[in-house]
Amino acid sequence: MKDTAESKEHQLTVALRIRPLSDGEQEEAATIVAHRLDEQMVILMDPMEDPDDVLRANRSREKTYVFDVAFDYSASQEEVYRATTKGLIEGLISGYNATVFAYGPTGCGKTYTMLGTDKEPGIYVRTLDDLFRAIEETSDDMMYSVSMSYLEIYNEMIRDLLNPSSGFLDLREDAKGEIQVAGITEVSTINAQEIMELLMKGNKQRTQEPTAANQTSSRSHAVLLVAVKQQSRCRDVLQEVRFARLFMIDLAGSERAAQTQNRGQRLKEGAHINRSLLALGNCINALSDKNGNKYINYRDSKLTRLLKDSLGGNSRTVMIAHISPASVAFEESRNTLTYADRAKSIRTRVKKNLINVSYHIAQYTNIISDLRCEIERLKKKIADQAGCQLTSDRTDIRHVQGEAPRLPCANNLC
Ligand SMILES: Nc1ncnc2c1ncn2[C@@H]1O[C@H](COP(=O)(O)OP(=O)(O)OP(=O)(O)O)[C@@H](O)[C@H]1O
Repeated sequence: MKDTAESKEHQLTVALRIRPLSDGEQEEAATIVAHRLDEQMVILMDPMEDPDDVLRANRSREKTYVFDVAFDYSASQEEVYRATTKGLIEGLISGYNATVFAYGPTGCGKTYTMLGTDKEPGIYVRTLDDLFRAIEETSDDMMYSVSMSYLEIYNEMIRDLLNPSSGFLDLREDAKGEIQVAGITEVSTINAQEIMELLMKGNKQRTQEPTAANQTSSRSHAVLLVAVKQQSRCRDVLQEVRFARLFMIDLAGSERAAQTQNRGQRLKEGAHINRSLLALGNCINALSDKNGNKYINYRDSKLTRLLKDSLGGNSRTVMIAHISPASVAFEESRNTLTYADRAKSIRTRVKKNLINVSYHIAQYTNIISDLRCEIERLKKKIADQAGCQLTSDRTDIRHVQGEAPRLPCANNLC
């Protein structure tokens, strides 16, 4: 087996989404201080007006930030998906790893963007729908296997959301240096509806509690991992196999204990969430260091270990930062914008994950038996299609009968 792909540099894509003013913020008579100026620019205005404050007198009250793309309350789920994630799918089925993660303070719309609602589904569903459509479109020439895992990192412990009774899981590095979650459930299906049901079920297992800032606050980082393996249906002496992993991550809120009035268990969770997010922040700082000589400590938290490739390795990565537009959330918004702004300069090195498998004579018996199955599958498909057309349209019958059956390929083995 031989690794054949070359790598190229890819810049982290950073998107910013400003959610609508919430009912709570309206009741507090909050004003809007974060505005989208155009497709890429947002402005944040300091709501504090104190002419006697000499320290503030010379400070500009507003700051603009530029991102790859910016959305406000008017952006639909489809628009956000198209501008951030849709473009990763083609790469994914060609063997490029990808990551999309939602970042921001509690209650600012991360789960809304990633999971969404039944009526307004988010990035998870839209991505899986398009991935399966792309697979369907090329399935005459390519064979795919897709598996999905769903986990949460809660208080620095990893739980399998598809099988929560399996206890806490460990991270291991495989021979290629990729981080794997030992013992995680992998569901193999290319049925989007089935996956959605699993996701919804898994999401009910996610640790959620009301905090003062969000009634259904996610207390954990949730990670949906989709692994795609692809190879040509034409079996040859030299066979190319492509692998790619897509991480879709809904981070827990980057909150301050004082703001969410957390006590006891919630306060402990906050410390763990902040440990992961602090580690993530440190990695982002080190990775975005202009001189590139800062040490990057991925080992500081489970989240950063899992995201090692997504941040500093082989992955096309998109960060979607979320803020509230409200004056009462000014400090949190400013911190998030600074964080996201820094992430813009991160570069990863992406390369196609391919291996060339050379077949030996002994393996030809297997290939021949695979080919026989494939011929049976195609014969059945042709027969099914002919059956359908016979019943649906009599004028088409002659055309279907006269058409030569399409062979899988012109290769000398087929
Ligand atoms: N763009 C949006 N349009 C309409 N409603 C939104 C939008 N973003 C968020 N909301 C609503 O705001 C509330 C909080 O959003 P959400 O639960 O997604 O926040 P979160 O960032 O995931 O919070 P936490 O970190 O606490 O889990 C929800 O009721 C959600 O429906």
